[in-house]
Parts: sequence; structure tokens; C-alpha cells
Amino acid sequence: MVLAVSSSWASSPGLFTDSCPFCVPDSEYLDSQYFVLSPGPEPWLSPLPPANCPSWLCARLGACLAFLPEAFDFIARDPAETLHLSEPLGGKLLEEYTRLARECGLWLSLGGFHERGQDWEQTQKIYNCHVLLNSKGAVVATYRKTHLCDVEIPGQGPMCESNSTMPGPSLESPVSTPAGKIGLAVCYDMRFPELSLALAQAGAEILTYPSAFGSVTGPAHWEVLLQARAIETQCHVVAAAQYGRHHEKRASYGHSMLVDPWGTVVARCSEGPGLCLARIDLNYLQQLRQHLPVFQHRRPDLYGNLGHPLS
Ligand SMILES: O=C(O)CNC(=O)[C@H](CS)NC(=O)CCC(=O)C(=O)O
Repeated sequence: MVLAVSSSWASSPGLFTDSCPFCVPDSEYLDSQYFVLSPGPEPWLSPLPPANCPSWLCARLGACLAFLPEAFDFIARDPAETLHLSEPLGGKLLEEYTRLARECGLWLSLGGFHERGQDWEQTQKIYNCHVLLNSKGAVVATYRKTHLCDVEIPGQGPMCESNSTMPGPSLESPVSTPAGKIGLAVCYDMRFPELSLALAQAGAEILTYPSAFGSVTGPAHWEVLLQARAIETQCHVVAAAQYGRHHEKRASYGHSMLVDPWGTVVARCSEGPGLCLARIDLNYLQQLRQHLPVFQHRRPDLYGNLGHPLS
């Protein structure tokens, strides 16, 4: 099964065209390496979706599932703007992505939607919600980011996600998809191996970390964390990432990548927005788990049952 992962440039609000919020920005924002298609419409693709829509391209390239980064909807300037722009799951934006999934016949991992949850009226805060749509456009799973990123790293603007966001209450059981069983997480969650172990022990074959990683922690930690999660859980790891400067206070590292269970980076985006594809081989995963049966060798008697299986 082929998977596609994107490094997109979640613009400040307003950059995308109104008619197609999920399209890549106009050519003036495009890096030259973006895609194989030039942005203009191709007659045989019309009327919808437009030819420069990444998801449509992924489907044409043979992918069954495409992964968009955290904050695929927008990256705002401050918490007030984040809250102002947020929508419920049943809102207009998700409706458009539902249509997109259906029209492309593609599963979509929407890796971090600024969601007004059921408790919006009381809390006036949102959830950072990873939404998985099937190729009919139905929501098959939601996971609300459980580890919020409140950090101050020298050289990188402070992040205080809890100013606008509530931590999710629970992990989600891995979901069956045409590519394998997917465990859902978001960005900063990748720093907590207990979560990935719990998902692996609950049957995950693919772990997903849609991200908007910082420009200082990115070069130091991004690749090695993703490889570590892949090796210790013996899962494929898919990480779509925001790239570039969103506004004066915020830039993201990018470098979307897919890592196989051996820890090899099998596909990656380089600098700039872009798209990469990889084939997922579950036989390889099964063989590796037989050859290197670490899950049978664990010693919970010594260190507790880290990554307690989900109920
Ligand atoms: O702000 C939004 O709209 C969406 N949320 C994010 O971008 C979040 C919280 S600020 N970013 C991270 O978790 C980066 C983690 C990171 O960089 C690390 O772990 O080193």
C-alpha cells in the first residue's frame, strides 16, 4: 500500500484561496521542488478538485492514504486568533475535507484540527484533534493530543499550547485502514515512548506523528525521535510536518518523513513544502517482529508495565 505524507506550509490565515482551503498556495509561495505538476488546471482533471490539490495528486500517484501535518487548517498568531478561527468537527472545514476524501477516494489523516469540542461553552478552549477520514469521507477516528507542548527553548519562540488547548482525555485504539492498523498521536506526543508502546501493544502497525516541530528542536531531535519510536515499537512511523515561517514569531522545521520498523527513513521531504510517498510492507513488519521478538522479552517485573495496553 502506498502512503503519502506532506510537508505543508500552513499559512497564516487567509493565504489559501477561499474556494479550495486544502489546495497548495499560489505559485508565488511555492518552492520550485513542489510536486510534479505545475499549478495550472489540467483539462481532463476538471472540474474538481483542482490539479494542484495535494490530496488529488496523492490519489493519482497511487496512494490510499495521505497524511497532513498538525495544524493543517491554520497556524495563528496568538491564542485569541487560534480560538477565534477554531471550528467544531461538524463545521464547514471538516465538511470540505470530507468531500475531498470522497472525491479523491483517499483516506486522509488530518493531523491536528483546532477543534471546538463539546465543552467549548464552558472551557473556551479547544482540542488539538487528529481526525482520520476514510475514502468515503466518514470520520473513522479522532484522537485529541494528550501531551501539550508548553516549552521554552532558547532560540525558539516560547510555545504554550495549554493557553488555548485542553489535553485530550484518552488514547485511541489503533484503527484498521487499507494500509494497516494505525495508532494516532500528534507532534509533541512523540517524546513519550509510553504512548507509542501502548499503541503498539494494542496492535498498531503504523504510528503517526503529524507535527509542527520547532526550528531548534527539529534539527536536533526530529529524525532520531521518529527512528527511536519506529525501532522500539517495530512499527512504521509516518510524520507529516509543517514547514517554514508562519509569521514573525513562529517557524516550523518541516522534513516530513516515513520510517520503517527497522528504523530506516524510507521517504522524506527536504527543505520547503513538498510531498513524499512510500510503500508500506506489513510482511516485512511481521518478519522483523519474529526475528527480533522484543515484545516477548519485556520485563515489567523490573520497570512496571510501561505502555500499559489500552483497555
Ligand atoms: O499551535 C498550533 O496551532 C498547533 N500546535 C502546535 O504547533 C504544537 C504546540 S505549540 N507544536 C508542538 O507540539 C511542537 C513540538 C516540538 O517542537 C518539540 O517537541 O520539540
